[in-house]
Amino acid sequence: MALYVKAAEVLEKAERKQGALKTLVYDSKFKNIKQLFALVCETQRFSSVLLDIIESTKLLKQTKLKLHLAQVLVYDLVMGQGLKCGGSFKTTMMKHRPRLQAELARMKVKRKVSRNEDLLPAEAQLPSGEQLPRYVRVNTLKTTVEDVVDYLKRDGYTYQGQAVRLDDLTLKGKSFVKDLFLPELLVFSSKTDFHDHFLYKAGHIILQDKASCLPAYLLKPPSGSHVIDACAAPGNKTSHLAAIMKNKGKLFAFDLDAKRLATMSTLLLRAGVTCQQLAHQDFLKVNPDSPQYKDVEYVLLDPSCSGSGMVCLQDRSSADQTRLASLAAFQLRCLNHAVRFPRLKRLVYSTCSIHSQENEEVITAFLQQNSSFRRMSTVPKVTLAGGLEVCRILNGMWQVSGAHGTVSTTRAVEAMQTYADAGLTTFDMADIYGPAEDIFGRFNSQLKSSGKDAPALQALTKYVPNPGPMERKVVQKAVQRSMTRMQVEILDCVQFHWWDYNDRRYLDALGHLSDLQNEGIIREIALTNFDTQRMEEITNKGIRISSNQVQYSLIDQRPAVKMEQFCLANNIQLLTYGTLAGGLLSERYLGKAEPKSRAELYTASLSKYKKMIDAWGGWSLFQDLLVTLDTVAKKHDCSVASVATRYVLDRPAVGGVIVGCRFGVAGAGQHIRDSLCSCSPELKLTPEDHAAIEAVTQRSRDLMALIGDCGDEYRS
Ligand SMILES: C[S@@+](CC[C@H](N)C(=O)[O-])C[C@H]1O[C@@H](n2cnc3c(N)ncnc32)[C@H](O)[C@@H]1O
Repeated sequence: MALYVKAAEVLEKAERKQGALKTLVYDSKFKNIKQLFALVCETQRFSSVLLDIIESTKLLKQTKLKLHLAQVLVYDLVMGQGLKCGGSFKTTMMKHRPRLQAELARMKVKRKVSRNEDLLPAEAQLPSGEQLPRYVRVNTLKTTVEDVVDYLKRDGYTYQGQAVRLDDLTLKGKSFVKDLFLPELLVFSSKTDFHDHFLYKAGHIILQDKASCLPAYLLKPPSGSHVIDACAAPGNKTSHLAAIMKNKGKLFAFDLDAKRLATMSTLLLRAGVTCQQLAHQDFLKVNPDSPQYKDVEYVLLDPSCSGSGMVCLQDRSSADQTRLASLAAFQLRCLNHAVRFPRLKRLVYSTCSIHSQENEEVITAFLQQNSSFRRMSTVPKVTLAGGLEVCRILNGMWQVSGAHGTVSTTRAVEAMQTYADAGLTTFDMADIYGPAEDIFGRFNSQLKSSGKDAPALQALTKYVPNPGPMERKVVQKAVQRSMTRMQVEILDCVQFHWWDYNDRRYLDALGHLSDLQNEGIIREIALTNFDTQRMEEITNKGIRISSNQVQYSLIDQRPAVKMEQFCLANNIQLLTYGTLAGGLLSERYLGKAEPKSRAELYTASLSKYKKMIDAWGGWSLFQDLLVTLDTVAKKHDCSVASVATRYVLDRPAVGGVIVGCRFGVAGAGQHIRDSLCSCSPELKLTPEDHAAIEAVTQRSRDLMALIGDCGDEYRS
């Protein structure tokens, strides 16, 4: 009975705007917080339906129950899992059950729906008409993902592998998958409940939503670092931080609420967290200049908020403006305080709110008050296996090799600044791209000596040796030469190319590159134009490959046949080139006669990719594709190039798309705008866009059968 009385109390207070639902639940002092929270959330979500049932059946008049109590009881009786009480309430409710059930059934018939969910207004329904999946974070302080997967399999669950698309997260029964992005997150059907499961009770798994996992994942404090979790209780993010830090370093966690802190202590104990220092303290009163915080480099700030983004909350649109303003003022004070820690390197600010007042507006106000901080580029990044973060749009430097006309070094260096200023800070070059490495070197040293607050650059080069002996000294000399030209102390990434698989000395070369990586000279070892079979062979030799650079576009989709799958299973990113077919995939060629002469195909890229189009299906089919892309582009108010890039960026194993730079060439500005648009979160291709595009691409020839796997076009 206590459950329903408490739930009714919480709902009434929430209605009177006495606090956020979650806070009210925590403050209720009820012993089973989770059970209470679930009940009030669901009752609130279905409140319009419950009110109709209660009114139509005249329940209040007949039972003398108060409205909120009636709501929670009716919810559990006819929509939930049945009443969890005895006594007079149960007797009363059971007496009315047939009428309540009949009224619910009548509503469904009238609205022509079969599920309770469909009775809700669209904005209160959970996404895609399904309940959201259940997420489970594997606590790597106590176990491994593999062990948990094995345990669950033995426990009757069916493991379906790594999810590769959003649809894979729609699960039924006891099936589960690994999350698309977060390596320690498992995803189950909405009905799964682990509260009584051994793995949960033993702290091997943490029941934590994906959204709640993102802040610690993004903060990513290294093992051994000093970290502050400013508003920490009940501590799910704290335990996640500790897992990322491998329990090494110091994790200072503050919270004002003693009860929530007590819950947190239990949670951390169960999770095996030992690197924390909990303090019942107002974060705003923590002294940033105190010696104990002198090494704090990472801060997670997850302050109190309206909670309006929590899926269980029904009323997402309306908001009490006074309350929001006061929360935002508090959040801004916390943010201003957090940046006072002298060695702060990275801060993640998170809320469970969908209101811009608590999110964007707090950040804007913060930036206005702190001129030394600026808005970071919006170019999304991907982290390679060795930890290097690269932009998802990379600046391709093939253009400077001479195959696209001459480019002056000075003009190229100037143009590189424009790309970097736009947030496009990752450059892709090769030892065989003429002066590319030297040009990068000049830009790099100019930037470093400019004394400006220069953005960090990432430089990926290639090692493309001529066939011959691959002894250590040969490889080392080539690496050294690239370092000297690029004016770097370590090479961010070396992408290895090999011309002839029959000459198996590629394994020797990769072995030496691997040694150089272990010696700290190279950060990431990668491949370029290798096929799936050799990738597998190399990986099986224990050589850690971060990426493979391959041709991938709407025209050439060979990587999707088998390479993608291998990459996903082995944490290898595909970096793609030829994605815009050398510029042919653009409005410029829409409705144009087929270019054939050398004058029309005036760069190496144009003639190379025109041949690809010929093999793929010819100019007429290509025009059909351009017309379709143009329609999609107009719908999204962007260019054909942005749609073509976005399509490839959305492929599951694609880490980044290399877009050839236009250094010192008119139209470079448009190129940058197209690139930024293609990776913007606002550009989302819909299933209809995909269907329209694929209706054309499906009519093409099978390039895998014609040419072979990726890179085979370079080998006889
Ligand atoms: C959104 S919750 C934090 C959730 C927590 N990070 C987690 O993932 O489990 C906000 C917390 O901030 C705490 N809080 C509010 N004002 C605070 C302050 N001035 N100093 C420290 N904690 C505060 C609240 O008690 C509440 O526990």
